[in-house]
Amino acid sequence: MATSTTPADHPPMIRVENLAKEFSDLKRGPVFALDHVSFDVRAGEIYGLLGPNGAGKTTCLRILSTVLKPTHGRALVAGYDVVAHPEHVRANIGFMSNNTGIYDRMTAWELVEYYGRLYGLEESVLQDRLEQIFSTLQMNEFRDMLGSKMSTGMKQKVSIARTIVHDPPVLIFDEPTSGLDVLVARAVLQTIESLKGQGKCIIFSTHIMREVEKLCDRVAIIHKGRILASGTLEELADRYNEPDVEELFFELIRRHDEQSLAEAEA
Ligand SMILES: Nc1ncnc2c1ncn2[C@@H]1O[C@H](COP(=O)(O)OP(=O)(O)OP(=O)(O)O)[C@@H](O)[C@H]1O
Repeated sequence: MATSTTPADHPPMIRVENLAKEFSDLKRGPVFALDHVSFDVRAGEIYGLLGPNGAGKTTCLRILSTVLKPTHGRALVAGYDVVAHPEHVRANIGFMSNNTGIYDRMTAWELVEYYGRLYGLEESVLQDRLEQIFSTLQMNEFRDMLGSKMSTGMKQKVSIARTIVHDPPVLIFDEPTSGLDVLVARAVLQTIESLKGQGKCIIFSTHIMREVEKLCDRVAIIHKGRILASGTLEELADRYNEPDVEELFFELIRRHDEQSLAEAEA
C-alpha cells in the first residue's frame, strides 16, 4: 500500500540552535545581528524568514551557507555542523542572493557549466544535468547568449540554475525577488515552489508578506536579530487572534520596540 509522507515526517535538514552573531560596530558598540535564534526546516518544506531591513535575515543565511561564523550556538545543515564541516555543508546547499553574479563574458550555458565543475560534477553527469535544468527552467532559447546581453529575467534564471546545478537537498534564497519586475518575480517564486515539490528543504528571506502567504509552509517573524513569532500562518493567526499577516507583523514589531524602550528607560 502506498504511504504518503508530509514534511513533518522527515528529519530536519536544517537545525538551528540558539544561534547568535555579535558584531562590534564602531559607532554602536557590540551589536547582536542575530540574537539566539532556534528553528528547524525539513525536506519538502519552505521556511520563510520575514523581517524588515537589518532584522538579521542575511546574517542567519550567511551563517548557514558557511560564509560567516556564529559567535554562539550552532547550526547543522544536512546533519553537518557549519563550523566543523563547512565543506560538507557547501556540498549540500545551493545559495542564491539577490546579487545574481552573472559574468558578462560567459554564456548562460558556460556559466552554469562552470559552477557544475566547481562543485566537482563528473563531465557526463554535468552535461545531462545541464540539459535537464535548461529544459526545466526554459532557458534553451538563450543558452548561448552572453551575460552582457541578458535581460534581468534571464540573469535570474541563470542564477537559479547555478544554485541548483549540483542538485543539493538544501536551498537558501536571500530575498530572491528583490529588484525584479512582477513577471520575473512570479517566475522565481514558481521555480522555488516546484523545487519544494521535488522534496528540497528551502529557506528564504523576504520582507514581502505576500510571498510568505503564497509560498511558505512556516514562517519566522524576525526583528533586531530575534524571532518574535514562528509557525504556520494559521497557527500565528490563532495564537495572536490576527488573521492578517501584515497587521500581525507590524503589531509584533511595535510591541517589541515598546518593550525594548521601556526596558532601556527602567
Ligand atoms: N559586518 C558587520 N559589522 C557590523 N554590523 C553588521 C555587520 N553585518 C551586519 N551588521 C548589522 O547586523 C544587523 C543585521 O543585518 P542583516 O544584513 O543580517 O539584516 P537583514 O535582515 O538581512 O537586512 P537587509 O534586508 O537590510 O539585508 C544590522 O543591524 C546590520 O547593520
